[in-house]
Amino acid sequence: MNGAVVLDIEGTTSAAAHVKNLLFPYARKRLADWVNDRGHEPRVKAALDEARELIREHSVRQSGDQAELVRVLEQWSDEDRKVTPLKTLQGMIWSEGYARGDLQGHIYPDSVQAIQTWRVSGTPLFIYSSGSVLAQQQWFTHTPYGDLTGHLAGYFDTETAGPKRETASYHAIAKCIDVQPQLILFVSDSRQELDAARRAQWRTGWVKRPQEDPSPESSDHATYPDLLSVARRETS
Ligand SMILES: CSCCC(=O)C(=O)COP(=O)(O)O
Ligand SMILES: [Mg+2]
Repeated sequence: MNGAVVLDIEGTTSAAAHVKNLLFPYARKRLADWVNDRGHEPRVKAALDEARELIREHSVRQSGDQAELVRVLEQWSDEDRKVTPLKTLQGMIWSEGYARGDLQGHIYPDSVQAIQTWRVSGTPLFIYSSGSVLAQQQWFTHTPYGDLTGHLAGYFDTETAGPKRETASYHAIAKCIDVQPQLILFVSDSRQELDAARRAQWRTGWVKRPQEDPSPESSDHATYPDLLSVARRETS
C-alpha cells in the first residue's frame, strides 16, 4: 500500500497495563516534587499555566494555590484524563525515568515485526498517541528490542494534532503529512478513535487483542487480533 500508516500506542503497539500500572504511577508519585522543584522552568511553567487555565474554565470556585493544582493533576492522572498539560508533565517526568534506567517502553513482539514489515514495504509509519511527543519518542527509544525510532517517520499528540476522538485531529494530521486521507490507515484499539478517523475519510484497522479486550464487542472496522496481522494484510 502506498500512503501512510498511523499507529496508536496503548493497547495497539503496546500493553495498556504497562502504561497504567508503571508509567502513570511513576509520574504521579513525582508530580508534587516536580512542580515544586521545576515549576519555574519555562516548559514546566507553560504546562502548569495551561493546567490552571483548564481548571479555571471548568470550575466555579478555585483557590489557585499550588497544592490544589497538584491535587487536580493527580486526580486527572487517576482518571486517565487525556489533557495536554498533564500529558506534557508526565512526558517530562518519564523522560528522566528512562534516562535514569527506571523505565522501559513496552512493545508486543508482533508489533516489532509489524513495524519492520511496513518499513520493508516502504510505507511511512507515524505514531498518534495521547501521550506527548516526547513521551512517545522516549517509549520507542527505550524498548527491550532496542531503539525503534529509526523506523518511525513522525509523531502526533493532543497538542500537535488535537484529541483522538475528534475528526478535526485526523484532518490536521493528513494535512501535516501531506497524504490523501483515503490513503492513510489508522490502527487503534479504540472504536471512538477509529470512528473519528473514518469521519475524516481515513481507512481504519481495529486491533482487538484478546489479552487487552476479551469482550465479544464487534464493529464495522476491519478487526485484527494483533498488529502483525494488519501489516501482513496491508502489505500482501
Ligand atoms: C507511551 S506514551 C504514554 C501513553 C499515554 O500517556 C497515553 O495516554 C496513551 O494513550 P494512547 O493514545 O496511546 O492510547
Ligand atoms: Mg489506545
